[in-house]
Amino acid sequence: MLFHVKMTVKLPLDMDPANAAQLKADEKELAQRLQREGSWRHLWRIAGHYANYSVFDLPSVEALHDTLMQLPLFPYMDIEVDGLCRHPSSIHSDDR
Ligand SMILES: O=C(O)CC1=CCC(=O)O1
Repeated sequence: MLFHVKMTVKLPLDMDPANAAQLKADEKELAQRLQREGSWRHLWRIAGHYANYSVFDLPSVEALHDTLMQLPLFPYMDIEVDGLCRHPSSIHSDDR
């Protein structure tokens, strides 16, 4: 199943910079592992915002929930999720 996810990062302004840097490094490590493994298909910065649009490929809503909750920045993000299905006018026969 494909999911379009918008993540908006809202770190507290008074967060210790070393703590913030560690969270971002941990987030990057996990995000890159999930991309290499294929479940985090796309990761795009939303220009002008500390936010991203991502596409996840996971077997269930529960798997998506578990994945998002594992993210080190999860406590500091607003997350919006939309499930994706094939558009009848899409020319692609796979899920590209
Ligand atoms: O910077 C972000 O948008 C949050 C984030 C997701 C994966 C990552 O490495 O940072």
